[in-house]
Amino acid sequence: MKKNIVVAGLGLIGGSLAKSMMLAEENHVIGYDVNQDSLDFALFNGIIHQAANEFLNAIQDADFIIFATPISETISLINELNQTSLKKDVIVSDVASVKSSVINTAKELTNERITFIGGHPMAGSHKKGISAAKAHLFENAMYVLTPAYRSTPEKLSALKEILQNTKSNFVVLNAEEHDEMTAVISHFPHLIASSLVHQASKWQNKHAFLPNLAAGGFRDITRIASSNPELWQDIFYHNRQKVSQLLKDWIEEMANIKELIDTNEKEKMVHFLKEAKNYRDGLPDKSIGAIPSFYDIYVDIRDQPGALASVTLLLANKNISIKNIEILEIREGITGALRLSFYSKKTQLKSMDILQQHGFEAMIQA
Ligand SMILES: NC(=O)c1ccc[n+]([C@@H]2O[C@H](COP(=O)([O-])OP(=O)(O)OC[C@H]3O[C@@H](n4cnc5c(N)ncnc54)[C@H](O)[C@@H]3O)[C@@H](O)[C@H]2O)c1
Ligand SMILES: O=C(O)C(=O)C[C@]1(C(=O)O)C=C[C@@H](O)C=C1
Repeated sequence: MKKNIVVAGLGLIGGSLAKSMMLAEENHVIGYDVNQDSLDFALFNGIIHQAANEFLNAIQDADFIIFATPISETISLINELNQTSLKKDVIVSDVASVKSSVINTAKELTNERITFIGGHPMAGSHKKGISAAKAHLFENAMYVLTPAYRSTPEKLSALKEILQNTKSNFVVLNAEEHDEMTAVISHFPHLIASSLVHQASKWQNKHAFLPNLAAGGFRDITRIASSNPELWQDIFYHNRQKVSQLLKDWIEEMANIKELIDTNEKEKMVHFLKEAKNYRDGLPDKSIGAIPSFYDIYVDIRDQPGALASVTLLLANKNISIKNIEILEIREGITGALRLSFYSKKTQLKSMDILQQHGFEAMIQA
């Protein structure tokens, strides 16, 4: 039997989910968005089966509804669910980056046809909109689920089943613990990234040449400052208590670091940096590190046509799958480095060997 799935909000996240759900034949994916261009794009590119302009009509026959709209819009749409007489029992979920405000709204639902299980795929991008959507965006990412209203183990399994082609790892958390952890690991870092960019921009008044010195470090740490400002304003608003507390702790921590700098306490500074490095690098067994890391190699490449293709072709010829490729712009226009991630130590070492044999400078970072 076909499953009718309505995705409300066909942007980066909704479009990516729709694409992954289109991979299963039993799914019939209906897209709803206030932006007609996004609906047209999705329909034209086969990201959905059907487009809808009117929310309450779209959900009449739904088995599943997934809200992939900005958080405040998701809350308004959940409230609308009480104003319709649905034909079927329906499992409703969302993807909002903050869970408490969404879950508290869902707990107020009175429509007995609805089961609400919150969701948050922990992957994304600084890009927005349907054109940036990718079916594999959530592959290997954590996907948090927060049961809230009339949930049962069977309903939870049914939701996981329609999301299975995301190839993500599901974890059930309550909204409070989710919001505290994402404040630390996602929301607050975003604030710092934007703040670093502001600092650089102010200093540019004194040193017009400054942006030309922005090399790998500044670019790495500030990439997320290029994200969608409206989306992030909404995230900070809905998680304001947790983010504000972290900001308070951070200011205190910065005062301590200032003292370390001012007093030149060498040992304490090395200790501070070492502890951060150890945490970042993860535990000795990388698979259970604090921040999961994979089996990476770094390859120097000339910035010239075909450089990337020749690396991937060499590995493809030996049947080696690359988990991820990232181009690190170390020296723009001259040389760059590729970070290739593999699934195992064995393929990591084999790939390094193959590339070195073909004259590439390839290395594993200690
Ligand atoms: N961007 C990320 O990295 C990321 C990651 C995980 C979760 N999220 C969450 O995903 C949600 C969407 O974020 P995104 O990055 O896909 O944003 P996006 O801007 O790419 O997409 C949002 C879409 O929602 C549509 N929309 C807005 N209001 C609507 C309404 N009332 N009804 C129907 N459609 C409406 C917009 O037209 C747009 O197509 C947010 O709740 C965000 O917290 C984002
Ligand atoms: O990769 C990025 O650009 C992201 O910011 C994605 C990211 C994050 O990792 O913090 C941001 C917000 C989401 O709710 C989930 C993931």
